[in-house]
Amino acid sequence: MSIRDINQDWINQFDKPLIIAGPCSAESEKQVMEIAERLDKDYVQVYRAGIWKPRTKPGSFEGVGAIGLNWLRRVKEEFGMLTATEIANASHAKLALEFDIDYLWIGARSTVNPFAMQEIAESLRDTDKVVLVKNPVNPDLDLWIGGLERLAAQGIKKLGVIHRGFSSNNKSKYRNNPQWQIALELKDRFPNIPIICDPSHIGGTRELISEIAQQAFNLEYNGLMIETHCNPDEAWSDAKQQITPERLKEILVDLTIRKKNDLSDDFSSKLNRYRGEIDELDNQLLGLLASRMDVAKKIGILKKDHNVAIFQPDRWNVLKKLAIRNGSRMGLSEEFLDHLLISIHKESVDLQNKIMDDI
Ligand SMILES: O=C(O)C(=O)C[C@]1(C(=O)O)C=C[C@@H](O)C=C1
Repeated sequence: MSIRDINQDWINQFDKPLIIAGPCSAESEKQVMEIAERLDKDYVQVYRAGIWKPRTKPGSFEGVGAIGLNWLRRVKEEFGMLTATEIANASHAKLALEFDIDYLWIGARSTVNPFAMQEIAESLRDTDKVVLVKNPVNPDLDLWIGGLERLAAQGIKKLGVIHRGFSSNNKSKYRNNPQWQIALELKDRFPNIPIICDPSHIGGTRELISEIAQQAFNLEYNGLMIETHCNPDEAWSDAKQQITPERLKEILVDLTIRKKNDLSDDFSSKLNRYRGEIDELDNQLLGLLASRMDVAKKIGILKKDHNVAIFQPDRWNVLKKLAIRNGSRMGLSEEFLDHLLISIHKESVDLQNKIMDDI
């Protein structure tokens, strides 16, 4: 079986977005049951709790272990919720299956490791449980897809992904940079794979959860996984990013769920008009870019004739600074301008390189 054969039936059975909520870590039976009781079952279908916790440093709380599986079983029996937990090796997988956990997710630190993924995939062979693969910690789409391929190859059909953001050294307001374009590329290449957003790990702070959740729905994600705790500040792990079950409900009620399309005449006629404008502008842009490259070629010939180096850092820096200043005034973001200019400059340098190579 390949990942193109995965179908969405397991998620389509819900007539609304899938919401997975519960504590980052199961801490005690009482804590697990109290959170389950306080979650509104009209909004939350799946109860999550980490019982094996991969932590950055030794000595941190690493989860209660297998005993927590009994608590999840009680949640299922007493509240009728589906249950979910993270597995990171074959023995976790075996135990989770034994305890009839419905959704198993593979964490970002396991997705990066092909050996771990292979071991987990083999231990879940032919399972009819839902298996969700979190993105790897580093922004590597192929590694993410590779993990899914290993699972699909073992006959696991109910697959999905969780987008939890990517580690980065760059300062940003996020704990893990969302880099939405990576998840969107996955969605584009494999539209059949359900995608769930994890605003708790992307944001790293409870204040960002509603904003990130809304962005995910703006991009037509299939669901959310949000860490929820009765006393978030006292949580044994990820305290800053957890919210109470009541706050979760407020956030969910306020979210706008976007539909795929709108068939009304008003929408489609306006959309067609704007798309026509975009087509026209794109044509002009391409024409301008082609003209710019023609000039770069002329400079290339000139440099070749006079034996001058292609890369001119001073000119490039001035040009970039100027364009970013002018572009920002026109309302374009610095990040976009930066990417655009780097890509234009690269093409220009490549063309000049070809000219230099021509004898
Ligand atoms: O100004 C030049 O020397 C160019 O060749 C043009 C150009 C550009 O595309 O803007 C390309 C390469 C240089 O590094 C600097 C600028």
